[in-house]
Amino acid sequence: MLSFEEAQVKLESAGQSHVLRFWPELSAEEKAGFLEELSQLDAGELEKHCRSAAEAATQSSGDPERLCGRMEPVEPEFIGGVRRSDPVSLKEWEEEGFSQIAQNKVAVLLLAGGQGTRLGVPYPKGMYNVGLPSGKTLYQIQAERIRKVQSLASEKCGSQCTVPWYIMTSEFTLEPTQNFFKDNGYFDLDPANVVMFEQRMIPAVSFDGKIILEKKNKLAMAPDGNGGLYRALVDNKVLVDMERRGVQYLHVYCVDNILVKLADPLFIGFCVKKGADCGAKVVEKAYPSEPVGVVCRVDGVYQVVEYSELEPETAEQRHPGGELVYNAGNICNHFFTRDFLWDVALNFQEILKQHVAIKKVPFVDAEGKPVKPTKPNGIKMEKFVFDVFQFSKKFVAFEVLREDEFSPLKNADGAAVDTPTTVRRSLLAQHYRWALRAKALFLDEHGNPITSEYRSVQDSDPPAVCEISPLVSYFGEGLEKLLKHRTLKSPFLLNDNNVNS
Ligand SMILES: CC(=O)N[C@H]1[C@@H](OP(=O)(O)OP(=O)(O)OC[C@H]2O[C@@H](n3ccc(=O)[nH]c3=O)[C@H](O)[C@@H]2O)O[C@H](CO)[C@@H](O)[C@@H]1O
Repeated sequence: MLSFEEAQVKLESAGQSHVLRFWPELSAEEKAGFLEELSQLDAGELEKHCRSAAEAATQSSGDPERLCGRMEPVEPEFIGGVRRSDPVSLKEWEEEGFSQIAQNKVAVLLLAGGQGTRLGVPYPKGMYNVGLPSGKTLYQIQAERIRKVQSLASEKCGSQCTVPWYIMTSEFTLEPTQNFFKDNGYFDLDPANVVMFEQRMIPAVSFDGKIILEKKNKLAMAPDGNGGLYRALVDNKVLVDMERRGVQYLHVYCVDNILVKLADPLFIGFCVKKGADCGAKVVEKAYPSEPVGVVCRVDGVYQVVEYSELEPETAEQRHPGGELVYNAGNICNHFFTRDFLWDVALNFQEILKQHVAIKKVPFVDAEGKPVKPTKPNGIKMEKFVFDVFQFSKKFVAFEVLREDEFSPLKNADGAAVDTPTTVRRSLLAQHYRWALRAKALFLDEHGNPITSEYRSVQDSDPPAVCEISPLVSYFGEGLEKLLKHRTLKSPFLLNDNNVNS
């Protein structure tokens, strides 16, 4: 740990000596904690970070105009997908995916370092209970899908297999996530196959390039964005761990999509068969201002342009037939080969673009009193996980159906979209459709058969409540033998322990 004098020199060389202005007022314990925090900062990096944050903030407003002239949509024939591809290919890709999983070559990696500010809960989003009949949290649903895909691959290919679960957390989410997993017995996964690691934190900076003090003895720190993944993979020797386990392919996904298909055999198989080193799942965008990035080309190179950086005029462009020109919505489900990740980690992660977010950052005023700003006062710099696509030698995109694979939890109830209510509805609607497809019959609350046609929409509940455990069915498979011609009374919960009842 640094001494006070060393910290002074370090901060001075980075032009940041103001952060020690309350030093004489701190207790011995506070001083020690603060020095510990300051010890982790590199003077050279700090100086560069603060300078480039201030510079980027002044330039950011001009950026989108320049970007839109360089953007082109992805050609439809470039995208594979569940609607676009023929059934024989789909089957072949799925089998390939299962075979890779059965050979222990596939792992999943959860991006869970975000603060979930929009949802507004004081704990990691994965711990959120969206109000399903089972009371399952997002983490539990994901864990059970991993268990199920492992058992499906094992059954199909006749060998026991493991899909390791890497979880990237941050200072905000590591401890509560660890405790939650321990308290829940790792949801019956082997703890040796659940690997949590932490991404870096970087300071928020004022418009004149000065680190913001959140408390007298604490810098305002934030995670370095989900693109901090590539540095964290090296810092925490995750790629070495993948190598040790023989994992060659990684499915990276974000925490909040209740419909996420972990280690999706179809997507994995598609990417492997196409010889891709990098891939992204997309859905058709729902409306121009939907907060999803778009997969497109910029200067001829495949990339994602994030919703926050896309000009409204560009987002609203339509083809003569009415469909959006930039229609390939990024659902934050990515495929990478381990070799590609090594390449990025060793050669490109330091040059990944820094995206600027202008935010309200709580700070202490000249007297040391905490202030919650009412207007933006600070700059947070973030790297984005998809910014590595440009380094890919073979990038592919795969389109999936929104109603089957994308329903994210972003906002608290009361907002129009992406709330606990909408995600719960998406999951229950999917399970209801699966049960109907398996030829189950439902009774309404008065005991009358439900006969009306059902079209799932996010703004109404399905006619009956039906929840199917991921341990019973991963993607609607295997239900006919359990549900055909059975009469089910709402609410109906199909668990792994009541399948025969
Ligand atoms: C940069 C990025 O990927 N943006 C995508 C993200 O947007 P969106 O803005 O919704 O991204 P979030 O802030 O929810 O972050 C996505 C994921 O990254 C994690 N996270 C975030 C910040 C961080 O420092 N560390 C970290 O691990 C979050 O915990 C979350 O699991 O999801 C949308 C789909 O829902 C996509 O259309 C966006 O293109």
